[in-house]
Amino acid sequence: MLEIVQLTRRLGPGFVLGPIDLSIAPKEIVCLVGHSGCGKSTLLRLIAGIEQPDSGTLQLDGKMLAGPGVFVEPEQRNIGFVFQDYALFPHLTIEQNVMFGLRKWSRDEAKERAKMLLSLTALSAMADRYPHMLSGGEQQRAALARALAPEPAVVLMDEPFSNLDRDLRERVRSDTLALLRRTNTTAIIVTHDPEEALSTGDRVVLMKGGRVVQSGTGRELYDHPSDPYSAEFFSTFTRVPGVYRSGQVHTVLGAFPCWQEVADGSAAVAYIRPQAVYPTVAGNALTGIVRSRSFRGEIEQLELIVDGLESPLIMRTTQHLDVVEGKLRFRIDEDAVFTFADPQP
Ligand SMILES: Nc1ncnc2c1ncn2[C@@H]1O[C@H](COP(=O)(O)OP(=O)(O)OP(=O)(O)O)[C@@H](O)[C@H]1O
Repeated sequence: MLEIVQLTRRLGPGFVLGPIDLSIAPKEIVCLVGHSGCGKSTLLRLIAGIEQPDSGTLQLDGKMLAGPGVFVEPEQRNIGFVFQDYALFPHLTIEQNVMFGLRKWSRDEAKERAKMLLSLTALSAMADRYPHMLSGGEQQRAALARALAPEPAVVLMDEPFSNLDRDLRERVRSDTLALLRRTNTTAIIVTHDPEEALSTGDRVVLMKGGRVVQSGTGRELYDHPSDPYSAEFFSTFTRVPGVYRSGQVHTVLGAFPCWQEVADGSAAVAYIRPQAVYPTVAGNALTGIVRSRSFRGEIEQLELIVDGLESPLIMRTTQHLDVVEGKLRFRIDEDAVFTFADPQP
């Protein structure tokens, strides 16, 4: 168990990380996500011991790694690190790279362990090659094999897939997750990609401005965002202003269930997901003028001009639509609409 309590770190005059409270269970794979500059790498460096916290504590399996008067050096922490650029040693072969963290092991045991990891990462045939002779995906696997070799309690991975092109990325990501699961490894994976965060690991921790905004499964964050920031991080929305009245938010597109206890008459915003808007032939439907259509393969995105709405309503559908005279009748699935108090009433 990795236990982070009230951890803080000031960087320069403008940025403070924390206080961060976070517990990570054994074998859990956590995805740390947030926009550039929110402090993901700083948190990872604090856990690895590359940075020292200003206050708070960090414990691993009950052992204090950082806290008042305590600082365990990175190489003593039993924590592995996979860097964004993989940081393989260029003058060592792949096998020697994997054996690098095993200098305290007997040579035979280290060889055996490296052989096993090279086999697990499908790199056995490349054991004697140097890093520059490997593709990006292979280098990533070699970096992971090197990090896993000393049987770390936790592996930290900083944007491990961002240097790979899209097709390769999906495959390397699913191979990596399978390997982490097979080796029962606890891992923290940093990404700035919302989709990657939702699809990777057991839990997503969303950060903003050095703090944790929300933590939960991908499904929880997507379906139950705690605030507008969390909602908009993972999805596109049309924001529609409204007013709270009798437990509902009333807008020009209708009334939607209220997510928060708010006084009647206060300003609110309904966040409408493009998928919540669907075409219909029903008589009592809303009507929009189609401003644009963009076909994207599996889905089509439309922008609808609706009376009383300042910005166009975005709609996504998998249906083939016959739009007659530029008009479209639509409905909104109210269960897919989030409502929050207006941040700037
Ligand atoms: N050594 C430093 N001195 C001063 N400020 C720093 C230092 N290192 C990082 N920062 C600032 O701290 C903030 C957090 O940086 P950090 O690298 O942790 O963010 P990040 O979320 O990992 O971003 P990215 O996704 O771009 O890597 C940024 O605003 C950055 O400019």
